[in-house]
Amino acid sequence: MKELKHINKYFLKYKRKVIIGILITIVSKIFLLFTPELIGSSIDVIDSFRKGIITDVEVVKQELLINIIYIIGAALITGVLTFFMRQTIINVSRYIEFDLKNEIYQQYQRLSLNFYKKNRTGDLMNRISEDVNSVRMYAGPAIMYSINTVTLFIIAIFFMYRQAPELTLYTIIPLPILSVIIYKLSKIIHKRSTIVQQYLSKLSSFTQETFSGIAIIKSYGMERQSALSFDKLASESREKQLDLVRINAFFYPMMILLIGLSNLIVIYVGGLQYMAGEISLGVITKFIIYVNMLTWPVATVGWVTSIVQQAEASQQRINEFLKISPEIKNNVSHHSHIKGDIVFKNVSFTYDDTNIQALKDVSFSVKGGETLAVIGKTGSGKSTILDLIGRLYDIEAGALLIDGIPIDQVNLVDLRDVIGYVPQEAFLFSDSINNNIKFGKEDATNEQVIQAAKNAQVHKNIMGFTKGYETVLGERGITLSGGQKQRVSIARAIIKEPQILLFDDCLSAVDTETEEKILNNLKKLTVGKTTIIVSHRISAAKNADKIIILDDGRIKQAGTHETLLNTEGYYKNLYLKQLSESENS
Ligand SMILES: Nc1ncnc2c1ncn2[C@@H]1O[C@H](COP(=O)(O)OP(=O)(O)OP(=O)(O)O)[C@@H](O)[C@H]1O
Repeated sequence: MKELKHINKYFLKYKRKVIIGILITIVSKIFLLFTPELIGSSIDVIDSFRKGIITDVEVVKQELLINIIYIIGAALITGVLTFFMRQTIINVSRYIEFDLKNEIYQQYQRLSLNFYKKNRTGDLMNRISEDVNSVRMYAGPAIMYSINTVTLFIIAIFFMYRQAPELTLYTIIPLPILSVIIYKLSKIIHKRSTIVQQYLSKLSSFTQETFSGIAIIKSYGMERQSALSFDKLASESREKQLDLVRINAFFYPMMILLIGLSNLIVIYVGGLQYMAGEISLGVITKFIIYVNMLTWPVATVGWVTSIVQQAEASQQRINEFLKISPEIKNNVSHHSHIKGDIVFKNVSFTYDDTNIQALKDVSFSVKGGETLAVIGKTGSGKSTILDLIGRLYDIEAGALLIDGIPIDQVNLVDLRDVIGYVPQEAFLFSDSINNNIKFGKEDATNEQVIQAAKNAQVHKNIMGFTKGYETVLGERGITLSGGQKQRVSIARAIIKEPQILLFDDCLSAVDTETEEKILNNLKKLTVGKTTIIVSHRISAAKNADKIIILDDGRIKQAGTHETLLNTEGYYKNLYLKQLSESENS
């Protein structure tokens, strides 16, 4: 129960509903227990008539009629109260589920990129769905049934003991045995349910990856292998589930057996006491009804125990994530008004998961409003520079200054707010094109969306779709071509009119003619804004105020288009190569 303490704050938040729920449960159980009392007294009336103690049949009829009315009344009240019991306690569990999901989701948003590299998506999804669901089962049904059982037990034993103390003691003899068995079994259940949860996580991770990579799987004809791997994992998961089911299956007959034993004791001991004239026939009847009424609550003890165990395991997995403190934190509370001067001073950076040193002693500076182009072979560290400016990672050595202030002393929210980033692989949400463009500026007008799309040279393409800007993309809609995706992604960045624009090789899938048009538009739009363009093409770099050439994480050359063309090296060679390619095409 240590881990589940985490959700006590939510019980406190909804304490009014919880208390009302508990009170309603108690009252409903009192009404429920009227029934055996009334049946017992009805039997006693009939028995008295049979024995000649009551001679008037009308008295018997009247007594029975009153009892029947009372039984119906008690049943109706119990029914209504049970409805409200569920409405309070189960509702609270739904609120807690909602709060917990939000808490996890917000934590997911806070955590840095490194966290996402270390944890698989399926696992992240599982914690927010499966695990939260098992915690909900604890917060709602488990608590409700526990209150139910405890109340029913206390009241029933009280009623029973008042009428036949000795018989009550005999009846409850099997209970301690039951508790020991429950304890032993629940330990095994806990172990097995943890394993089951782990397998569920593995299964969803696997399926999620398969769906994401479905195009690759199909084009390589790997469906059979993929199905076989799934089958293997699913079979293992099934075995673990069956292990759990087996132990649960053993549990229920055990309950029935012990309750049956209590019934036999009531009949045997009660029969002897009746014959000795110590108790009435009505008391035996009541006891049999009581014992059977207790069957379900006793059976739920086992069920509740396993729910609590599962919830504990799930909450433990959730807490693991909630405890992680984000690597990248906002260290300042005051606002930073960013102009856009960027200085790298002997910056080095190593990705800690791969241990690859992506940047080595890199120094350059870009003044606010200037354009810098970063050219270099694949894997030379170009994207890493952009990631560091967006503070997706913190630098390892050297200094990265924004407007002369170390980047970790700049307000993170303000920094990200002034950045418009176009990644190498455009990511669009399963939403309309309009909303995808408006992503960085929710209050943008339709005119602004259209203007951004025009500047990104994608407006005509969008108008070619039947639903225009309302065309839905992704899983529920159409798939854009690589170049169209890149251009929508550019529109998304420029509509924000950010002070710093980062373009990561985002024109690679666009033909040179369109690229030229976009670059011309960008030239006008980025006046006064710091712009960094990462590219493999000279065409994207030639107009920049500064150009740096990266090679294996180090700056090999730096200058302007003109100065670099006058220097032997990578840039000049690339220029000549690309010139001859365009002449030949
Ligand atoms: N998220 C990451 N985790 C671990 N290593 C990474 C990560 N991103 C990049 N690297 C490694 O860092 C090095 C530099 O990568 P980077 O993406 O910055 O190069 P790039 O010049 O942008 O390459 P490309 O032109 O192919 O996009 C590469 O060796 C790469 O394998």
